[in-house]
Amino acid sequence: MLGMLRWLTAGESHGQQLTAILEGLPAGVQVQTADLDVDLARRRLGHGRGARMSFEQDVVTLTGGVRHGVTQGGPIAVQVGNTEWPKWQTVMAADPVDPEVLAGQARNAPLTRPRPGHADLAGMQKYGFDDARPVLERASARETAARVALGAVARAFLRQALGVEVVSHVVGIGPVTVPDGVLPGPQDNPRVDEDPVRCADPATSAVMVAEVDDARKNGDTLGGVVEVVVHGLPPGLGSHVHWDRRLDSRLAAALMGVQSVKAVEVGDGLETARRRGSVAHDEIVSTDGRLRRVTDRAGGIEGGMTNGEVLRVRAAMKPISTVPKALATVDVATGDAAVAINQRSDACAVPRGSVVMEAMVALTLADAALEKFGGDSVAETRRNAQAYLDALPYR
Ligand SMILES: Cc1cc2nc3c(=O)[nH]c(=O)nc-3n(C[C@H](O)[C@H](O)[C@H](O)COP(=O)(O)O)c2cc1C
Ligand SMILES: C=C(O[C@@H]1CC(C(=O)O)=C[C@@H](OP(=O)(O)O)[C@H]1O)C(=O)O
Repeated sequence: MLGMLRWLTAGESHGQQLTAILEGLPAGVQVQTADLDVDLARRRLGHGRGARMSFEQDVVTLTGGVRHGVTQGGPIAVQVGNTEWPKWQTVMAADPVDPEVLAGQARNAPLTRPRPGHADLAGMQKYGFDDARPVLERASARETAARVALGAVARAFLRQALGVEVVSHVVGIGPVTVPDGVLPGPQDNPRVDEDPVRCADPATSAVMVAEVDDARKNGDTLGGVVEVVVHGLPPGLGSHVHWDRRLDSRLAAALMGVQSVKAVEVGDGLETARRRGSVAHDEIVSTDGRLRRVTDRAGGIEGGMTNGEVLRVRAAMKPISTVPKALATVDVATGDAAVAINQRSDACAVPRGSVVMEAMVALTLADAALEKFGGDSVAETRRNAQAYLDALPYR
């Protein structure tokens, strides 16, 4: 794996807990359980969320790498307990269970009507299961709780090492989109969190809420687009010299790695392809001896590197595939036409998804920052970054 930071998650949606490890973070980062709780709580918000989001608690325990609220330089280990576990401990037990006991469990009934759009059918074929349960357990976006926990640690590092702030907002739900130019500032996450769909524009938010209500009333689901906005980045993270060192390529992979993401845009993205060059780029001016861009159409990345402007990346989520107005499928146990599995589910997960995207961006940027500045303590990273900025030509 390229880069300085490594992160891994394990665990199933209805298993005992999720486990996450972040390796490569310097010592001296101030972070505590409460910081992880903040982001995990944000991930549970949003109009359109499913029932599980309102009653489940994310029980977070930092089990490695942090002492008295400060990282120690070793791998950071986090557990996120599933409060659903007591209901599932037989069906999801790690060790063998008496078949008679298992047979009495309604929850253990094989799921044989795969949902179009979910991982069910391809996963059953690939791993040789005659039940979608083991596939959906790991495909489930429950796993994103583990990434958000690690993202909170990466966010603390970015803030303390570089003064960087990662925020996000929802820019589209179904066909409803925010007007151009809506951009949250570095301290705007709490304000955006208060909006029912994490939209930074109140007028658009109301239309989005109505759209979610209408979809739900009609047994349907929705996707949408989120934008992650990063303030305070220095120029020069990532590189133009090789494809896998490009920051845009790394951010795209990180965001595409989130369940349901089908497209990623950097800056004005697809819109840029429709423009002429004279109005597609960000002209450079010198004011008071400092260089800056007049616009930020590029979203803060040129040549695979940060250019010192505000970073903007967008991720498009497809509509939830557990559609109440159930879609046509085949019961793989009988070969007969059927309707797809339809259990409780989110109607629209886009507001929650935006918090997950923040975590993926924070982890990717923390990795790129460590690659550029190094440091075994956050103080060393900070010194290195400051020395680089002090010596920066064409500032
Ligand atoms: C935060 C979040 C919450 C989600 N909630 C649900 C859900 O409740 N029900 C569902 O069927 N899919 C949900 N999904 C989407 C599925 O996880 C996704 O459709 C599935 O993993 C297959 O997507 P893929 O084709 O992109 O891998 C959610 C996704 C995210 C990011
Ligand atoms: C549990 C979470 O999201 C889940 C993601 C998900 C899916 O298919 O991706 C399906 C649902 O799971 P369940 O059927 O158990 O309610 C969501 O609730 C979570 O985000 O914490």
